[in-house]
Amino acid sequence: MNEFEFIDSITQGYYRQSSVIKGIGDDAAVLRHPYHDLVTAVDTMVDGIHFSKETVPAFYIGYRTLAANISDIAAMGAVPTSYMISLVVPKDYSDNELQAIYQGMDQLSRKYHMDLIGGDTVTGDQLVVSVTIHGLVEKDKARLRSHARDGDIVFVTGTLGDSRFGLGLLLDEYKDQSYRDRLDKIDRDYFINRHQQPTPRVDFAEALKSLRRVALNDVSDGIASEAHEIAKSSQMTLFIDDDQVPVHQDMYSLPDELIHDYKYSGGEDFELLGTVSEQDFPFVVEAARRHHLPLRQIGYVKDSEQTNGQVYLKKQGTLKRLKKTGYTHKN
Ligand SMILES: Nc1ncnc2c1ncn2[C@@H]1O[C@H](COP(=O)(O)OP(=O)(O)OP(=O)(O)O)[C@@H](O)[C@H]1O
Ligand SMILES: Cc1ncc(C[n+]2csc(CCOP(=O)(O)O)c2C)c(N)n1
Ligand SMILES: [Mg+2]
Ligand SMILES: [Mg+2]
Ligand SMILES: [Mg+2]
Repeated sequence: MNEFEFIDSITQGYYRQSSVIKGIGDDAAVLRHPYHDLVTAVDTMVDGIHFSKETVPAFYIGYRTLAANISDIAAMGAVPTSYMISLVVPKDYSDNELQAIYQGMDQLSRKYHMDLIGGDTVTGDQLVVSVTIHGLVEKDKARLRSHARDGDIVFVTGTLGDSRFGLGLLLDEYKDQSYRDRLDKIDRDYFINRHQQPTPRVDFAEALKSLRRVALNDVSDGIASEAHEIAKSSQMTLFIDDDQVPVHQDMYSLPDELIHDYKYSGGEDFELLGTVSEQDFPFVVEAARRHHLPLRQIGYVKDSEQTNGQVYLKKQGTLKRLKKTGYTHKN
């Protein structure tokens, strides 16, 4: 069983508590409160899987773990309010490094006026940082993956594959002579920053709050995966036009196959993939412009019974099924 099959296997058929508006199956759970909906999620980072000594200094282990969690809150259209941290600390890990992890989280939590309200500390073989996050959204305004409708526009913020390219630079994956000249003039720091300190798109998602309906999903595994999650939850078919999928200009220094791989399955960009009615799309474009955030239409949604749950990619004149590639834990 892979990660997604496992999650399906343990999902309850129904919820016993009427306050559960959304349980398993989105970026975060939604619980009804008297005045708001409370949104909560947990995301974990593990040494050797999500970061390593070569790729992320302690400060940014904290920063990007919290950023990944805030990103799930953004993908619900909510604002983050508080968080809890569960730590597994190896015996030889220094106090200074541990403090640095918290400083990284603190930098981001100040920006969003969030509070650290608890956690748990245990020893173990490898460093694990797990964050449980809470946020608030107006009643019935959580932006679910199941909200895509026939005729919607599919859009994405920012550029894709940046974090994966940054990871490759940090791991020195481009040692081969064939890369040397090509990668001479690229903005290495830009890509490394995108990997080490991603920006969750909270303000942009919140700026959409007056819209009645938007589907949102944040990019953690790669849009090939996230587009399928929207298609499956909404029981719709997504069509994506490869020419429209945004990548940073320096990405063109890489071979075509790597560009394709990075933009669809690179992951960890923490951009937002969404769908919205054609009528509301100009409002979304304007919200992104106000937040100085690039945003592009990359496709559209269709309700066609035989293919619902699937994603199609138009590339070089041909239409093919996009495979659900992307980062998958377990196997
Ligand atoms: N071990 C688990 N037990 C119960 N629910 C889980 C478990 N793992 C994931 N889930 C739930 O499954 C759904 C999808 O989780 P997933 O982690 O794929 O989403 P995500 O956090 O948005 O993505 P990513 O972890 O790649 O950033 C969420 O509702 C999540 O709470
Ligand atoms: C050292 C190192 N090697 C590989 C990667 C790439 N990576 C790890 S987990 C993941 C998907 C998101 O995780 P999750 O689904 O748990 O949110 C990706 C793209 C990395 N960040 N660091
Ligand atoms: Mg998510
Ligand atoms: Mg998760
Ligand atoms: Mg994942």
